[in-house]
Amino acid sequence: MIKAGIIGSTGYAGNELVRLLLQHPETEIVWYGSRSYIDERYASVYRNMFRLVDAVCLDDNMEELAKQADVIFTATPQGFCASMMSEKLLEQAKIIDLSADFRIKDVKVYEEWYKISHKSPGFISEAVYGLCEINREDVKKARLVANPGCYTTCSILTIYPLVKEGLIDPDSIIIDAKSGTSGAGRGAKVANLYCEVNENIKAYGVATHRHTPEIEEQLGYAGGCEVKLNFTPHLVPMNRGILVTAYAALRKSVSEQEVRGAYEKYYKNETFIRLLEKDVPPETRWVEGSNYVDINFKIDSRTGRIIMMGAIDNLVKGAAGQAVQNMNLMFGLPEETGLNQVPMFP
Ligand SMILES: NC(=O)C1=CN([C@@H]2O[C@H](COP(=O)(O)OP(=O)(O)OC[C@H]3O[C@@H](n4cnc5c(N)ncnc54)[C@H](OP(=O)(O)O)[C@@H]3O)[C@@H](O)[C@H]2O)C=CC1
Ligand SMILES: CC(=O)N[C@@H](CCC(=O)OP(=O)(O)O)C(=O)O
Repeated sequence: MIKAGIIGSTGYAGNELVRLLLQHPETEIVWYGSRSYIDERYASVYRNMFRLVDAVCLDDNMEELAKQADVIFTATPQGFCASMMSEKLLEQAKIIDLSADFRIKDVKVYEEWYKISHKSPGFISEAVYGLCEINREDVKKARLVANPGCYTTCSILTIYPLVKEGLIDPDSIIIDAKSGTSGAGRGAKVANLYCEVNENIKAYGVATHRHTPEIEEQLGYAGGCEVKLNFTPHLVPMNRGILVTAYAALRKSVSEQEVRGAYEKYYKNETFIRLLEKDVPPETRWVEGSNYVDINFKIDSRTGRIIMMGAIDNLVKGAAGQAVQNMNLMFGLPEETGLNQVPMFP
């Protein structure tokens, strides 16, 4: 059995990790890390875990945890994992960080967008960007995985094949993304109160959202060029889900079959990517609770643009599910192990 510890297990992403790891046949959770609930029963923080988890919450002592665990998930705020990172930790346990600390290769870009100084820049080059469908072989060899962000996972996977195949002009990409409020975490913030979110949709982080450079960097690798794009996230009144609608100028006139062929080239053997049938737009409800990414596209020959659409569950493929997928790869397990949750509805 793989011994897993979760720092930040009392957050939304951490709780989703608990839910998935409890259903994983090869994993045992040995550490429920917390900052505010130390010594309290985990099941009293999350009552869905009543009778399923007997453990009490422990602190965020990663050094102690590394002696007991084979893998540590850090589902903690930006800056925490970087502030703890050391060679000794990585010699003792593999680390999968759900924050952005090791996602962006240029530390100056990280510091500029996140407004914090990076506490262990020396480990950035070693970290593998854990978008499994694209970086699978590198993830298998990694000690430190930077689990991608929720908007970024959905945006990159939706757009990647068309950039890779040179079908669209990368500098013309506009991403309109929408997220449920669990994407903002469990911490109390006025912007996330019921009256602020209910019966409302709003854009935020316009032209400044920190997922912009992460998407640009990864699509830049795909296209072999520097990419500058517009990314606008919106908060919508639902618990889970991310919907991406992305627009780009086509480099030439293309047929439905050519575009479908580009997606199939990269995704036809991917368990978790479902390219939908023609004219069926992705919906967050059909992926909820699962690790699936639903994708489709529409060519607009009138404007010479293509509209690419993707949907994920932010807490599963956008966070905990992808983290478990990365763990499976790092430990040589079949990638789908413990991730066969069927989407729930209604
Ligand atoms: N929510 C989402 O959809 C996604 C989140 N992520 C990333 O995952 C990480 C966690 O996000 P999320 O679960 O939403 O956040 P939450 O605010 O819900 O949870 C944060 C967790 O971190 C713990 N924590 C807070 N501050 C500290 C600290 N200074 N030191 C140690 N532990 C601390 C909290 O402990 P306690 O509650 O006990 O105080 C809690 O367990 C973030 O980096 C986020 O960006 C990535 C993709 C999607
Ligand atoms: C709705 C909402 O607030 N979402 C979060 C994204 C959370 C996430 O996945 O991003 P990181 O892991 O990169 O922090 C936000 O916009 O900041």
